[in-house]
Amino acid sequence: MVVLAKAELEQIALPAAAPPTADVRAVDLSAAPGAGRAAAARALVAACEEQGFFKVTGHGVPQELVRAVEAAAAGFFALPQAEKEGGAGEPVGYAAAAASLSEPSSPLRELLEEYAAAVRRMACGVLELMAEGLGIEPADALSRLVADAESDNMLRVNHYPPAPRPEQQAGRLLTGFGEHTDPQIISVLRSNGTTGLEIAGRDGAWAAVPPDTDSFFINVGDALQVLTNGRFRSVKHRVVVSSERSRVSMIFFGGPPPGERLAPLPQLLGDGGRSRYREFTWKEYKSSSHKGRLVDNRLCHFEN
Ligand SMILES: O=C(O)CCC(=O)C(=O)O
Ligand SMILES: [Fe+2]
Repeated sequence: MVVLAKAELEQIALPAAAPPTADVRAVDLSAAPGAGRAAAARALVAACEEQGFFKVTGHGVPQELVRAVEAAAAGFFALPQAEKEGGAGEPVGYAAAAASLSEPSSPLRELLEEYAAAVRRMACGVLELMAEGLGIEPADALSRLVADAESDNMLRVNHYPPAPRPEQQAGRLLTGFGEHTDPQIISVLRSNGTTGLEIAGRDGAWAAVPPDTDSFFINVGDALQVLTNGRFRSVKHRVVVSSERSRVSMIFFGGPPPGERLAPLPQLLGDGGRSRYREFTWKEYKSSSHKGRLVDNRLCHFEN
């Protein structure tokens, strides 16, 4: 499924000072089988344990496709409001316009479909490398969850208009994306070269992610935290709008089929290891998370 939405609007206070720059690990997905690939798999696992966040290079998604879909999305957001809403005001997102995008003639729709398919393939590659790094079998133990025809995958395109100049901001709150973790298995994020994304470390301190238009950023989601029995952490992140340029980001969320039962993988429990989470279906998790606020820790309801 492909959904086009604008950001979940939330007012957040302007931070007093710019946070330090995040040290984001890069993992080369094209590393050749053998020592190179084993090293990439180890780097990936270390990044998921430490930060729940990394970026991938050698990903195989054509730059022309990325640029074309980004330009088309920017064009969509530049349309008059009434046209974006398709005549039916939606508080968040452009669901009505998304419905009209389902017309086969919509070039944006076609580009989004092509992009989502390419990014899903790449996400499966990331999950295969991850399974290798974790030493779990079969090779598709994780990737099958987002490769299934029933997988709950989604593409979200966010647009953040430019921030007012600092002297015009006094006493006002800026619109961004409030702090949260992504509920799915992994998210694949790509943005134009605009700043704004921040991640929280284990100590809770925020760090700014430097933009990189050649790589894709990967977030560990809540479902992957569960599958790894907490060895990987779902990364808390937010968007602070501070740039004079508008930010357009495209995020592919890889989620399991609704009926999939999620629990720590037995191979990751170790001898006599205790399961930190009880088993639940993805559908159950989604309905419980819709009840809370964006910032809430939703996993605590499923801890043993
Ligand atoms: O727009 C971004 O860069 C991040 C948005 C985000 O975290 C999300 O859509 O879940
Ligand atoms: Fe997110």
